[in-house]
Amino acid sequence: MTTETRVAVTGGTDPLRSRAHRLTVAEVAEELHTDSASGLTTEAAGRHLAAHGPNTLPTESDGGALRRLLRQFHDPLVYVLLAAVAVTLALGQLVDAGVILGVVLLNAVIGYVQEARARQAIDALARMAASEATVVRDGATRRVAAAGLVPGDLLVLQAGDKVPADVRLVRATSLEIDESAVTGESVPAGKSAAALPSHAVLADRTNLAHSGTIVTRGSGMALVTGTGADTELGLISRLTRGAGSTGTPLTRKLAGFSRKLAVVIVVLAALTMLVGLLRGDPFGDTFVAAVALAVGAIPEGLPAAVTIVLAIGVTRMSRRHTIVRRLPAVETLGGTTVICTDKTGTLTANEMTVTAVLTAENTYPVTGSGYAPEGELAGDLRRDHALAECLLAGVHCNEATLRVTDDGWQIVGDPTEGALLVVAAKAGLERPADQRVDTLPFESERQLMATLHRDWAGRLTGYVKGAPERVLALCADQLDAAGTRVELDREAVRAIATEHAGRGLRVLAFARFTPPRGTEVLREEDLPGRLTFLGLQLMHDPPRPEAMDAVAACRRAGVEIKMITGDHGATAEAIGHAFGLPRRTVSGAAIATTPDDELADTTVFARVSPEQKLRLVRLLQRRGQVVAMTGDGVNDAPALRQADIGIAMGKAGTEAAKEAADMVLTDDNFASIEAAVEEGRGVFDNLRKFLAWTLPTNIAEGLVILVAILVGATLPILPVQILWINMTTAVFLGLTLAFQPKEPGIMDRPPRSPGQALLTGDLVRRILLVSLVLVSGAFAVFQAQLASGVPVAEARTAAINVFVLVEVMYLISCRSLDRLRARGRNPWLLGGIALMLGLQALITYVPILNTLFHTAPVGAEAWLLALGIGLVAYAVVESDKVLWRRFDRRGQRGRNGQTRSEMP
Ligand SMILES: Nc1ncnc2c1ncn2[C@@H]1O[C@H](COP(=O)(O)OP(=O)(O)OP(=O)(O)O)[C@@H](O)[C@H]1O
Repeated sequence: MTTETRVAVTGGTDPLRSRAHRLTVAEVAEELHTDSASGLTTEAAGRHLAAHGPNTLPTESDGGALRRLLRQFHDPLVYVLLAAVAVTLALGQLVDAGVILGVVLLNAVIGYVQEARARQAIDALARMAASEATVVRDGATRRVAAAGLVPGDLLVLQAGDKVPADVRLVRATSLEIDESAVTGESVPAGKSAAALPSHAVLADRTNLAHSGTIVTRGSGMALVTGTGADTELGLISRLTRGAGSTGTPLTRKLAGFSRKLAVVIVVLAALTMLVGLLRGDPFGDTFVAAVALAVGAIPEGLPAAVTIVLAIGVTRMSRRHTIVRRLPAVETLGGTTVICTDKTGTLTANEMTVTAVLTAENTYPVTGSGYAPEGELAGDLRRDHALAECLLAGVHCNEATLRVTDDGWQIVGDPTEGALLVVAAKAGLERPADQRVDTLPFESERQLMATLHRDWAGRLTGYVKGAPERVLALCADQLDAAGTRVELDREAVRAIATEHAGRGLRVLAFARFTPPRGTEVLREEDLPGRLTFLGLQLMHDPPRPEAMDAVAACRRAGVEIKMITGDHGATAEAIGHAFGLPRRTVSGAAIATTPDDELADTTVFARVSPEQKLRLVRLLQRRGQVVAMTGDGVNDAPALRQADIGIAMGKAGTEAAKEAADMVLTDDNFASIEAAVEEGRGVFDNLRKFLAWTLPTNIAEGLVILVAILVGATLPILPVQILWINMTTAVFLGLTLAFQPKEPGIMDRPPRSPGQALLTGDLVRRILLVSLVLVSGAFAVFQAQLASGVPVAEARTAAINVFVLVEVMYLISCRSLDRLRARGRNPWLLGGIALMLGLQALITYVPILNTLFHTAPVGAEAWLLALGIGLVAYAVVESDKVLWRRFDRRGQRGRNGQTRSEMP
């Protein structure tokens, strides 16, 4: 390897990256040992990769494993526990000190492992969402992972790409780059390949492009000069991707809640201690009681558990073709009230087939479907010049290629253009070997594409294809079957186009023109009035059947669907109708003049520009909607960012759109959005279940201690025992709720209202009820045992068993918060219960554990008592479900049929 290359790129005081602007392309290529036409060889790229490392930014340092482990101790509760260790040590209670310390350590290890697992799940997703780049290697164009780029690579840049490394441009065609990520300049900068004077500052180096910036227009080729940390972006910041962070508004809110609660509880604990001391209780006992109160009542594991539930949800979604880039999206998804979706490729299959060609005088149906050129066009190219020219225009004005592979016929490129190649092949037309002089590429905003060709005799012809309204407006006349230019009845053609669009077909118009001699460059402004109309081609794009089901499911779930498309209003409305969407359509310019109220009720938006998408998102949000919006183009980024859930297309989407999105669909299919909403609802449900299950334990533990001290009774449970309960049950029982399958009617109920808290009034009531059962049950059993003459240790063991068995029974009930019979199997839950009961048997009967936790073997009747109280808790909760439902029904009638939860 090539120490010299390494020195050339990164060595010295002046890295190539910061000199490249004043060198010529040839000089840069020479320094990089590469070729500005054919790129690196695969072999050289491999060597460079070994030398320079992957093209990734160092992730935000989290200090390595030891730091993360130590961080587990940085918690007010742990401080309380450590203080307890010190005091118990000072009092000579070595065993207790050891057990508390052991529990603190164990807690840290569990916290560490849980955090690591959640992080792994999220990192894995970040890797799946990793971007790709197009490079030339060994002289051929190919897609590679952006992380595999090396200095010397020849990069292909196109509108919508994120520039994946620092580069020196080799060629630029109308290239514009949004450099705000690096220079802060919000207006995209024009780029060229020419060398510049050495004093040009970063923002003026128009022949360079920087990692992290976004190509907004045009195209270009460039040589990579710096990768990974050796880029401007690497220098400026140690930015990490949003997906890398595990915090969400919810976890942060819960962490804040836990902290505040901890303060309140510590104060309460200090007060209880004071009461005990004033009463003359020994210091050691009161201190231990105060610690027990603090330890029991603080829901320390809450934020971690919530992160885990979210991470599990995210993993489930990835199995259903959705990559979540930002964790908070999972919380928001379940509350989505409107989905604004693309049409082509998302609702429809984007498998275009031309079904007919229409010329001035004739209509030619085409048979066959798919991309195989098998089928017939019922016409003779020699008899109808307009037909021949119309097909020729479709072949010339085209960037796609048709090829046959082992899997049959396939197109590379835009399916709309692929269909034009297929129909030409069916008619027996071959692509002539004319030279293409210039191209006006297709852009959604422009709605047309034009190409300029020179034939063997040096004659120039231009071809145009695009949306009929756009093309017709530029035409002066039309071609007839004999090849003569005749008068064009624009209105008549427009009416025909609209009629076919109304049947759900995509209609493209074709035209040609003869530019002045010597023309080398195509300009949009030269087209008006110059074109001769050739004909229309009609295309069919079948709706995706699974998307049809998904749209229906969303609408049943009270989620409104709006179709937003660049296509013709009539086509969009017809397809929308096939999906069951009401025929309320606005198109193009009319969107600007339609009042907000009407716009909010519209279901189909046609000929939409990206700015209009942004306006629509804002409008809906102002009306309190939670908006999910799809997008694929570079200009969709603002709307995607503004939406509550921005969804980018993984296949057809640009890097710019993916970068701005919260979620990426790996199959571009609407059905995956519906699946994600469903999963999001499931995650939210499971979070509520977890909270409902976990909080009563904390409340009851706190209350048991508080009451015991205030009335001067013996403590029914000790601090180490509380630690035992909290540690084991949270992991073996509580977390299994994260695996609870979604409830059957999950998509039959309306979305949760955007402002709804996790803890609703109903849930608070349930939590208090269970706490009450726990406190009174534990006290009752403890006192009853004492009264029957057993030693305190045995009575306490019975009280611990009450806690554990109530939690087990309540867990069974929490599989559903409102159904008597939860559906769907959760083997984790059953396994967790079995394990927990096993552990409980160990702590009750194993002598060494008895010594450590101050427990003692209990008889069968103590177990029966505990089980009885567990059953009482179960019965109370199940009755609460029934009552809840009754009230709910009455409430619904009161609210005029606004449905909430549908019951079995
Ligand atoms: N490759 C193309 N060349 C020329 N015109 C095209 C091409 N593709 C589409 N058009 C025209 O431009 C219009 C807008 O296309 P655009 O790609 O923006 O939206 P779309 O694919 O129809 O819909 P969606 O926004 O739902 O994905 C189309 O209705 C068609 O008339």
